[in-house]
Amino acid sequence: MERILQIALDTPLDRVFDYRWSGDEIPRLGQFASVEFGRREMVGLIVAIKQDSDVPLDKLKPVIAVRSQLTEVSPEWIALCAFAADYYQRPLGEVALPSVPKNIRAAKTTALDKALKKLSVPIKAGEASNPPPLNPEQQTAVDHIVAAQGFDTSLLYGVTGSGKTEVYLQAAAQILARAVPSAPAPQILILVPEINLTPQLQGHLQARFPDLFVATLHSGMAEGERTLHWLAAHSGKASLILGTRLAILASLPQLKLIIVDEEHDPSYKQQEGLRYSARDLAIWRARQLNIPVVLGSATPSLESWQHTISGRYTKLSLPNRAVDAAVLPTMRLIDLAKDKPQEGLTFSLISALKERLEKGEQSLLYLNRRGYAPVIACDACGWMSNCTRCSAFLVLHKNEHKLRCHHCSLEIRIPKSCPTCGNVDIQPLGRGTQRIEEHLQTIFPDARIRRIDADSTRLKGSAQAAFDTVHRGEVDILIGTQMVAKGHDFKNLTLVGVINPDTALFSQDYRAGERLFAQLMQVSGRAGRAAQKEGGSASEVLIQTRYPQHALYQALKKHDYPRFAKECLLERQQAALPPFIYQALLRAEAKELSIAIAFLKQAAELNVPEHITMHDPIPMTLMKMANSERAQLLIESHSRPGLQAFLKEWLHQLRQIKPRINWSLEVDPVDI
Ligand SMILES: Nc1ncnc2c1ncn2[C@@H]1O[C@H](COP(=O)(O)OP(=O)(O)OP(=O)(O)O)[C@@H](O)[C@H]1O
Ligand SMILES: [Zn+2]
Repeated sequence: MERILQIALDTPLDRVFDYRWSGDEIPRLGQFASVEFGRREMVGLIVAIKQDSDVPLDKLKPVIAVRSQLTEVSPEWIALCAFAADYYQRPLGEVALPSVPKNIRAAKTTALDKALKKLSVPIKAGEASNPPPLNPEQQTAVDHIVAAQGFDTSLLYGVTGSGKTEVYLQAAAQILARAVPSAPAPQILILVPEINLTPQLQGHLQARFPDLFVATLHSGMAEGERTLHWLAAHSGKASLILGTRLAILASLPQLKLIIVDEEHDPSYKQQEGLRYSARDLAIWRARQLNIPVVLGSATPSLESWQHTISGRYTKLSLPNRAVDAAVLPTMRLIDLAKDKPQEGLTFSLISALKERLEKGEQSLLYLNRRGYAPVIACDACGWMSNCTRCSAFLVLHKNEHKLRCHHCSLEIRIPKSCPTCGNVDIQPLGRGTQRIEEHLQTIFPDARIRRIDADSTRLKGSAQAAFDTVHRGEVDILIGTQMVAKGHDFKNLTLVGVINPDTALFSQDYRAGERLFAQLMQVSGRAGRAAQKEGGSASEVLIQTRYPQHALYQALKKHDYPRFAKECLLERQQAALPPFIYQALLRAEAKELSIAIAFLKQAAELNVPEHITMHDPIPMTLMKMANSERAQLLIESHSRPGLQAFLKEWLHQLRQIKPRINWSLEVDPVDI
């Protein structure tokens, strides 16, 4: 008998498509099938099986083939994709299909069949490493997590180096131990904010659970590998799944626990296409499956912190460092007005570096700006190296002899003289990591200095290799951007210097302060993770600032996240900002700003109910990018369901206008 298969396809059209099926065996919901769409063959996901269709049967095309070698995805997984599609206002097909590896969606199945064959290779077991005994706070945290009956969200608020990882490992071990021979083994998903944090944790997991398949999922993997690991998760063969934000959309039929490490990290929010928050989806997924979810951080997001105050999340605190006798570093604010920097480095910082070098200890200099200098300028006429395509400067990359735009990747050679007045004396202004590196090498010619940033780690595997040299003690001074700030457990590091954090204090984005505080706490936390050696120096963090009295630095100095959070939340409440209200952002880009603004105005004048606040359209902070001019419209509501209902209706109207302009909507935006 003929059936109608309803199939979700990766297209911008907000609907699913009917196809005919007349084979003997009826396909199952959640299987993948190839069909003809327009003139090409596409692979889609079967989301419903029906007897009839609204479209006349003779107009329907037949399904080409069903991927029967692959078990179907679960109805829960489809429901997760459907929720994400609905919440972030995208078509289901644009959520579900891109979240499975290309090889599964490819017209040819050779790569898929090869990966399936590889999957059946048995795992070689080894000797498991012994877990350390937990301290009482860690024990309480583990006990709480494993005692959860069903859905439970806990916030593991642990200072840097407090041993959050050990809590994850031991909670995981207890949940994995619930496996019974007759049933499929439990699965645990662990999310980390950055690709370069996966190898360290992967190592810990594999050492602790040598006979289990640890799957990793992140965007830096080759297609074949990604297919294999996705299939390991999907088939239940992998018990532990470690990944970056995209892993939240993996098919995990036996999921029993979700862990989101560094839950406050902005990189959990996808910034293009489906603009989802992996942390928020993790909580939704845990509720759907009725399982516990753990959010870990030393500087939780204000959203999560507020939920511990309101009682929705349980706060589990680790107030001390885990290693005996390791203490949080002393924070020193170096007043740039008193200690005038030479080439960006104050006397205090140079002396502290010198002391570490003499004692054979490691130091870390943090500067969240790569390149040699953020701009070059002409003294005579005031010319500056603007990008011709963006409202941004071209950054000087001296080693590569290039000026480069960090937004559109435009590259030009460094001009020999000023392009406007011909003056040969053009100078770099400000400094990036390369310039600090160059200067440091002149001060400490014998020191082993290593820079780790996006430029120095372009080649696959090079970031890992660089971190390994630090762990092996082959580096005296490490210089880096936020890449080096998070999560790494450097054992011999006793000094962190923060070069130029002030700019973020005056950003237009109300989240800038929260982000800066988190970054500085994170990077400071790299110091003093082991006990002070005899004759060794006490661990310190030196922050070079023009505003040592600023409340943010004062709270930082005392490692006082709760105080900082309290003040921020009070401000947010008074100013009616998240987490006390809900936001969405409509963005538009066009050849000219006025066109983008006109479109947003038109959108703002559509039927808007009273409970929705529409702000005026404004140019984006980075107004021009890659020759497009961009504007944004902020939408607010006191009710999340109210905002959701409005957006649905509003987008429907907006699509009817058929705007000839690129636009996108972001729900719960993090960058404003
Ligand atoms: N119970 C314990 N006994 C002894 N050492 C421990 C214990 N728990 C953790 N450690 C050690 O403490 C160090 C810090 O732990 P870990 O890296 O998990 O901290 P963290 O809380 O994740 O820190 P961060 O937020 O800075 O990444 C590690 O070297 C770890 O091996
Ligand atoms: Zn540019």
